[in-house]
Amino acid sequence: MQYVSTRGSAPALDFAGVTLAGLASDGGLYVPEKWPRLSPDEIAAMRGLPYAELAARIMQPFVGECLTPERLRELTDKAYGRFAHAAVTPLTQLDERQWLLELFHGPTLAFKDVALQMLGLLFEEFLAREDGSLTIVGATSGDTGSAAIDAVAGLDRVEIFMLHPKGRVSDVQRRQMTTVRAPNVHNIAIDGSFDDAQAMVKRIFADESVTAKHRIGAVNSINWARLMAQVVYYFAASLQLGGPEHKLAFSVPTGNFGDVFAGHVAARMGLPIERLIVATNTNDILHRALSNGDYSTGTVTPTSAPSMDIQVSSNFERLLFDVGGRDGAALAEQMRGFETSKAMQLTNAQRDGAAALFTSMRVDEDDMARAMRWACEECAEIVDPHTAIGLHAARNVQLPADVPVVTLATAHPAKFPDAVERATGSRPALPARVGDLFAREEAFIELPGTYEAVRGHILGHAA
Ligand SMILES: Cc1ncc(COP(=O)(O)O)c(C=O)c1O
Ligand SMILES: N[C@@H](CCOP(=O)(O)O)C(=O)O
Repeated sequence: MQYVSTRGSAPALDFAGVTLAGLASDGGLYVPEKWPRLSPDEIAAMRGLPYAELAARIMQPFVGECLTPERLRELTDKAYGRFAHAAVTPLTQLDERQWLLELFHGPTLAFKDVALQMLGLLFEEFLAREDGSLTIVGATSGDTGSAAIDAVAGLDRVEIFMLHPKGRVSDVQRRQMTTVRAPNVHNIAIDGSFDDAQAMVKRIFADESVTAKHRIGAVNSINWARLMAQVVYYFAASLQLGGPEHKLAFSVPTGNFGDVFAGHVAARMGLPIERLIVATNTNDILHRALSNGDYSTGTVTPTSAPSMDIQVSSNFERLLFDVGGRDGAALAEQMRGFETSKAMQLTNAQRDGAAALFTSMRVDEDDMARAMRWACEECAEIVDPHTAIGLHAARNVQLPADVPVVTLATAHPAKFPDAVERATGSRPALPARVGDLFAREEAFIELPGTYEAVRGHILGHAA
């Protein structure tokens, strides 16, 4: 399997290459040259497999010859062995139509663990082969940071610099990053938003004064391996609810468009999906883009679902490439225009291509709180604010009556106790597996939100 850049001019790479490269050298994102396809019989044959086995089967065509099936299976066993639920991503039924896909049973209580536990192992595997090392620079609105740090803390060949927007992540999220003591972990709080942090990360990849000294890697969903691992749970959910014979819809609380793009990949591979619902908070650039073609940023507004306080949605570029004719040169020009003006209009091909599978909804704070109360009072389920955004959309988007809707429950409610308590009156307790989070000492540095400050810090502290 070879991977090509969405902007057409970076060299094609194999799976190990894209895993270590993160972002393509032309500023684009890597996608498979063509989508592997599974027949309905092949999909049906995976029903009932343990999660780690299913994961290895779904990932194998993307990994190609970079890992033997046996080695891949060892890695998926190890990655998913750390989850607190035997099913890894269990389904919970809310009513006759609505389901939750619980993605928060990993070590840091959010869906990011599903991919990052795997990515940490892949880094180790591929770096050992070439006796290399990697300096990871990542941006987080709260969840990627802790999941990535958990996955790489203590690794000899990897060092991680994680930027989070100061004061804009929950206390639990911040502590899950800043209380990890390992010499290869550096936490940085910057003045600004997640978008500012993400823009700095992308700039580092293109900055020769940094790349001449350090091999920069990515843990954000710009890294293809992240998305590959997330495709698996769409298959897992479908196989439990009558797939591939029956279609499902998925409602996905969305920020950087990674999780829902993994659903698009599952559909491209042959999984029957009725609709992918893109549920945004009031930072609604994706809803505007999908409903009227207007992909233009505004100011990032803090909400009770802070992990989705994002305007520039990295993986949307992958969708525009895939549904818009896979024309890297044209997309490179379109993205250059966006980077300058912070606005672009989708082409008709991009709009029509996206409309075939995606529906979107913007969910405000009141509807989010209402969804939390509904889940609590009618279904005895406490859901986190991000999941509540997905759930509100799941219950309000028009779909054929016989299609079940699965909302991706992307975080454990205890990561956002204040918002949950405000909406429901109940304060969720942290599961025992996160230990004495509030007793541990924090370590992070604060930097102004300028590229120069962050670059200088990385150059001054990278091993
Ligand atoms: C809890 C939670 N839900 C949803 C999202 C949105 O996921 P994505 O960025 O893949 O769209 C994120 C992060 O972005 C998150 O941390
Ligand atoms: N919600 C994310 C934002 C970064 O998204 P990613 O999926 O591209 O890593 C976070 O929690 O950090």
